Amino acid sequence: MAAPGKVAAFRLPPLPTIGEIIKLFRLKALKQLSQNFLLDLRLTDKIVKQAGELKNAHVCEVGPGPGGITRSILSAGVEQLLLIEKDARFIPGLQMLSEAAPGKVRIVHGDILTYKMEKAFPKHLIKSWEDEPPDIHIIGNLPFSVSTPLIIKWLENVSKRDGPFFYGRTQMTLTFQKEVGERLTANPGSNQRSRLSVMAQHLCTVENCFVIPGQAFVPKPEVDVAVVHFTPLVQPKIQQPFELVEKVVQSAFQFRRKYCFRGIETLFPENGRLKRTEQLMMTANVDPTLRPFQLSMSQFRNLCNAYRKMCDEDPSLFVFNYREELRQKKMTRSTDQPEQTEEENQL
Ligand SMILES: C[S@@+](CC[C@H](N)C(=O)[O-])C[C@H]1O[C@@H](n2cnc3c(N)ncnc32)[C@H](O)[C@@H]1O
Repeated sequence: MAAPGKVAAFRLPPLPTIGEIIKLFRLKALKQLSQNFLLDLRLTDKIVKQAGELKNAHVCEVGPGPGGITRSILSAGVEQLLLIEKDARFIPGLQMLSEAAPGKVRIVHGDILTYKMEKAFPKHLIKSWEDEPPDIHIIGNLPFSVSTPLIIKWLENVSKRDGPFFYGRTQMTLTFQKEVGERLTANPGSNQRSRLSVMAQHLCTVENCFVIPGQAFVPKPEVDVAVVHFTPLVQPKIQQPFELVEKVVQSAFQFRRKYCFRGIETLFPENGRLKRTEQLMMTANVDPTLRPFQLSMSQFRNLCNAYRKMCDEDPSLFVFNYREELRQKKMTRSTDQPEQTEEENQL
């Protein structure tokens, strides 16, 4: 569990409230960009505490908006704060905060999905992977349409030790739709267990810290919000390339309610599919009648290791794409078939 840090290690000079900043700079939340703001500084303090000890840390806040979480991060006594905000309307308000904490804040008007995190922090902060996490934290309350693709991208970065993880096992405290938070932390057998649970938990310690009710935001979103903390593991639970693990896990969950072999089958071309699926399940020692959400992490590890062995023996296997096979079959079927008569069409 992340050791909750202290806040209020640095006192900002008196500033307009976040509500006043919103009025002053006319920062109307844009519904089409899913903007929902946190104005209650006790709540933003609570989010920031989940990141752990931030005194003298280097922090990157993604999507600061009007700056509620930003204030709590500055109050925690950080050394440097990098803000990455896509919407230009927020920049003047963030500049006002930056002036209140001289020399501490760097503002980037940019998109976190394309921003190069390898250059975001000073090189002297780099820690070896096996060491304690570096004194670098990522914190953010982003729109859900951004936070979910972003965590998938960052999990791939964890696996490759690049992006924000070029500096070591950088910790992240991020918000998600409550249901996504539940999936990220779901255990085997749980209804919420999904592809996201396996991908996140094989690479990180994932902690669902607390839920913020929708009504705490302005304007109020349709859903509640989960605050989730990630610490990359020294040793991933599945030691195979990200793309391979993703392919096996995605295939397994393809038919969520069916026996897991139904999804696993889709790893193989039609010719020899059954035989190869049986071979994989036997080598991995996994009961083919388990449902995908019942599979443990070690069963996923065995499946990935056995699939890797088969791919090493037949390199054409990894590039096989089940959907492409289906598409091709559909196309051949439609070109092979004689044109239907009107009467047949009506049947
Ligand atoms: C849900 S609002 C939250 C604002 C603020 N963090 C808060 O809690 O009140 C999301 C913020 O992320 C910004 N944002 C959205 N997509 C982004 C992206 N791809 N890169 C950087 N910022 C983004 C929005 O402009 C907005 O300021």
